Amino acid sequence: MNKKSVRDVEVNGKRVFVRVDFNVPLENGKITDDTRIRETLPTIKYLIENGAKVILASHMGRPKGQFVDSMRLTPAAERLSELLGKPVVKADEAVGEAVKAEIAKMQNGDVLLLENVRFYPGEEKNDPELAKQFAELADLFVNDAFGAAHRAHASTEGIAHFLPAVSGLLMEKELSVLGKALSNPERPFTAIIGGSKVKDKIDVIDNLLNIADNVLIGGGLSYTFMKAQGYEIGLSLCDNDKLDVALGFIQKAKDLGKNFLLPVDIVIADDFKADANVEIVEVGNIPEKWEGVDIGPKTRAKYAEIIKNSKLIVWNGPMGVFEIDPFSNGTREVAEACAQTEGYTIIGGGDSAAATEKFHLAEKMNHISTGGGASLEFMEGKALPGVVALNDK
Ligand SMILES: Nc1ncnc2c1ncn2[C@@H]1O[C@H](COP(=O)(O)OP(=O)(O)OP(=O)(O)O)[C@@H](O)[C@H]1O
Ligand SMILES: O=C(O)[C@H](O)COP(=O)(O)O
Repeated sequence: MNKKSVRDVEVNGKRVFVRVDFNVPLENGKITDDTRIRETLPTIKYLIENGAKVILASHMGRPKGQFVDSMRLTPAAERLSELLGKPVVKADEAVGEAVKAEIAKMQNGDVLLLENVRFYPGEEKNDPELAKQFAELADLFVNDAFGAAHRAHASTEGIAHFLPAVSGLLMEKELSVLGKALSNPERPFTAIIGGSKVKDKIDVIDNLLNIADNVLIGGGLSYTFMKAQGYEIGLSLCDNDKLDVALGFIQKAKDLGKNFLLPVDIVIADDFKADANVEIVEVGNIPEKWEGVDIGPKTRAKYAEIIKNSKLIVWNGPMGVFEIDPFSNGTREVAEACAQTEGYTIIGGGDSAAATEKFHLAEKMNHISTGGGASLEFMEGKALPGVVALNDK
């Protein structure tokens, strides 16, 4: 990576503003998955051990510029304190006199977590005034929030214009793993793309078609491809205004000599719930009032074989409605194949990461990205504003 990292600068005795992504799932005020917090520990511990005053900042949810009690970062501070085995002071605001007073009291190695930066309207607008207020709190900016690196916000991008700005160790790891995979992939390289809508995945399919050898399609977005080819899809999800785009991808794959695979059989249901009637049909045979909810067993076997014979696998988006058990087999078998392959497996965050957790296979993957939208934009080949703004080496 051509950006400076926290290892390239002096941190001893410095006040360091560290942007993290503690946007973790909460249920009744309890964190249900602390992965994003655990993944920032190397950076935080590095700063503590090297005598920095660690000022952490994050967003949580989408409070739209207002203070919302259920989106305060108090549970994240408590969890971080448990993981570090030391106190983490939690501020009730992210800027202002009370925060400055709290920072003035800090000793080297102390950790402070600011309040949710999205409680301030200037955050998402990337208001330079708010960015300046963040910058006034510190001597150095460290961006470790890979999950939010696709957002040009005051605490991810704006602040970098007012302070020396370097990447954290998680940011560095994500960029290095994803970057190496996409720029110099081991082959055969297989990309698996699922999820609900074609329109959300156009750019990623387009870019991966250029660089992967095999592109395997599943999930809700596959029905748009089927309809585009003239197959009956019943009530299945469909982006009707993306039929031409879908046909374009099929043609592009042919032109480039790529292996572009669509499901050959489908699990269909007569309702979107666990006790619905379920059948397996060949492509093109979905009855009028039924919908596709998962890839069928022949498709699963074919995809699994390709995955097992690949040297690099990048997976983004579930193969079916994996949250509902009878519709989860396709996603589970793809996850199992990823767990068993000798190839290097990269899970592109979001729902695919949640699926590997659900099937207790997360440990078997080589890299699970902490970014959902961010890893998608990276795989689309887009520059991430939170990275672009950091100082070059
Ligand atoms: N056949 C289908 N019909 C309806 N919904 C589906 C189908 N297949 C998958 N889904 C749903 O798609 C959702 C995931 O789609 P989405 O595009 O948001 O996923 P994603 O690519 O993992 O996104 P992110 O990584 O950004 O979270 C899941 O909730 C899943 O239930
Ligand atoms: O969960 C995520 O993908 C990141 O934390 C970014 O959140 P956002 O989509 O609300 O910007």
